[in-house]
Amino acid sequence: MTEYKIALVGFGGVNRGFAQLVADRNAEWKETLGFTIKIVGVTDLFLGSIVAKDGLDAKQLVALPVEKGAFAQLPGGNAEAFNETVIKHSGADIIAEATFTNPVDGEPATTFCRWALESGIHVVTTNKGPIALHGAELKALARRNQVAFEYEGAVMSGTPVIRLAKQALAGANVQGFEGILNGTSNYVLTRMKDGLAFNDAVVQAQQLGYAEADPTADVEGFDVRLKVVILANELLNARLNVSDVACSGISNISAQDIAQASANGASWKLIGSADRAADGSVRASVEARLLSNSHPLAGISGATNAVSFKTELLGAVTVSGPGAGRIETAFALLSDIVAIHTAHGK
Ligand SMILES: NC(=O)C1=CN([C@@H]2O[C@H](COP(=O)(O)OP(=O)(O)OC[C@H]3O[C@@H](n4cnc5c(N)ncnc54)[C@H](O)[C@@H]3O)[C@@H](O)[C@H]2O)C=CC1
Ligand SMILES: N[C@@H](CC=O)C(=O)O
Repeated sequence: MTEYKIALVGFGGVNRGFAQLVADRNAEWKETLGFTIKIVGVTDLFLGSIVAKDGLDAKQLVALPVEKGAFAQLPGGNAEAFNETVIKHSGADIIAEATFTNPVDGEPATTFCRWALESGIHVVTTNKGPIALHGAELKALARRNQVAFEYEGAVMSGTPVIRLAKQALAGANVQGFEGILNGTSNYVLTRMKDGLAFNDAVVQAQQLGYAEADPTADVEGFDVRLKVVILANELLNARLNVSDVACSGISNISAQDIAQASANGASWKLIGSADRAADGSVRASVEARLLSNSHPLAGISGATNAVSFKTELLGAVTVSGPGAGRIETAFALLSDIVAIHTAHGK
């Protein structure tokens, strides 16, 4: 029986959700997945850090109060976040990186991924920054060190999109995609349709664990732009940079715009898309679009996301499911570990 030793980097909503899954389901995974998980270290800028090579009690981790330096309350814990020590020296086989997404330079998460990969440690992450901004370098580093770099949760949370399109649609010739790729903005637009004010809807999305540390990234389209870059580079072999993607968000859509759209049988949606042109180049954009209610994406509501792949052999293939959420995104980390177990497991 394989036991993976995992260190959690960042202990906010997603990695706490992952610890919850470990607490509740480790015994079940032994039967259904053929492995168990031992958490050997956790580090978080706000909470501090802890290493225990014999394993930490996942239930105790989940119950830890969200207080500055809280890890110091546990035996062997520290109020300071010793990120490098936890990543390199906790004895982990896998690092679960879920610190905040930095849409400008992907740091410090990219450095955390580098430290792990260079040390021969697999990385699973839900962080969009390192992949959108440094994906090619990190994938090459993983290959050189014969370890995995997996990031299914970076697009559409736990809903399988990246592996589905890369593996199950291989050969179908994906020519482009369009989708609702941000849970927060779709939740906000949906709640505004119900009559809630924009700012109140954003606060709700934060309370539900959907929003970025700075929700400007959600409502101004920056988060979708990272996801569009990730999908276009993965599926269309594009070499897009963030600056190649025209981007606008939903903050200028008023309650009146939404009411008027409803009266006309239409809905506002934040759409990320990319298409391969006849000359092979790839064009991508992020913008709010007014969709007729007969459009397949118009009925996608709340934090649900959907993406429609344009393929040569099958026509449109559409995937829909949770686009955000703590447990939903924690599941993506599990699916990455399953992928590692399949490829590298004993
Ligand atoms: N919440 C969601 O629905 C989804 C989140 N993601 C991504 O997953 C990642 C984690 O998301 P959440 O857990 O919701 O965020 P969060 O804001 O709840 O947690 C992030 C944690 O990282 C810690 N952190 C920040 N900088 C750090 C540093 N330098 N060193 C150590 N710890 C640091 C913070 O103290 C915080 O506890 C983000 O990159 C987010 O974009 C991706 C898909 C969905
Ligand atoms: N803030 C993001 C989280 C997932 O990437 C969203 O709302 O979609």
